Amino acid sequence: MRKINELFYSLQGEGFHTGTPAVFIRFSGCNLKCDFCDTRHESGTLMTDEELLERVSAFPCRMVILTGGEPGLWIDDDLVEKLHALGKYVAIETNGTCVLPEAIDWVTCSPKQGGKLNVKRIDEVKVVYTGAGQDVESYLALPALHYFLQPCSCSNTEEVIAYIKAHPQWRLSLQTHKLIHIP
Ligand SMILES: C[S@@+](CC[C@H](N)C(=O)[O-])C[C@H]1O[C@@H](n2cnc3c(N)ncnc32)[C@H](O)[C@@H]1O
Ligand SMILES: Nc1nc2[nH]cc(C(=O)O)c2c(=O)[nH]1
Ligand code: SF4
Ligand SMILES: [Mg+2]
Repeated sequence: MRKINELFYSLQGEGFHTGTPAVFIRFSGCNLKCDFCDTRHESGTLMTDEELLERVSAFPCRMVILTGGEPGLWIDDDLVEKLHALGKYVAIETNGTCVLPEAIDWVTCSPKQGGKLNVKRIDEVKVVYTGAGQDVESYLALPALHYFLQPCSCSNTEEVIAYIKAHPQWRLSLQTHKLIHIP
């Protein structure tokens, strides 16, 4: 059984795959407590993989996004294999502190201050920019294909744009779902 906070169909709002239709599986609970966290993820229902796959199969898209809370606390090779058997493309939103199943198709790592990284492969780094003084340059040393900075709760977008213009290795990730009021 795995503890699920919510499961919904929407568009990936953030990062490289922005705009792509996806089923979001939000797992309950996290091993970090970021003061800026925008998600109430603690509550949840225990589900069998059978129930989970049935819920996922109800939607026509290929992409499934594992998120939370911290999905790394709940997932394993078996779940990824089962999603692949349904023909799904498996992406994850993770804080990077957990060792992940290697077969995941796309790893979005959003490293957090004080969270020791244990991920072996990263496709995109997506850092929440909380303000001047935050050390984000060190995250450019992580081996990844893309490096995004994301404003905190859409509140400091101008500041992030100015930072990126001065440090053009970064790209802007907006939480577009919040701007267009979809889940
Ligand atoms: C809620 S987290 C769940 C996945 C995982 N725990 C993590 O932090 O990557 C999903 C994404 O939202 C980002 N996020 C959380 N709170 C945010 C906020 N207030 N503004 C912008 N992004 C935020 C996280 O950094 C992460 O990239
Ligand atoms: N539309 C939409 N896109 C997202 N991308 C990552 C999200 C998350 O909470 O992990 C998220 C979310 O909550 N909604
Ligand atoms: S690691 Fe992710 S889910 Fe956990 S508290 Fe931080 S932003 Fe929220
Ligand atoms: Mg979210």
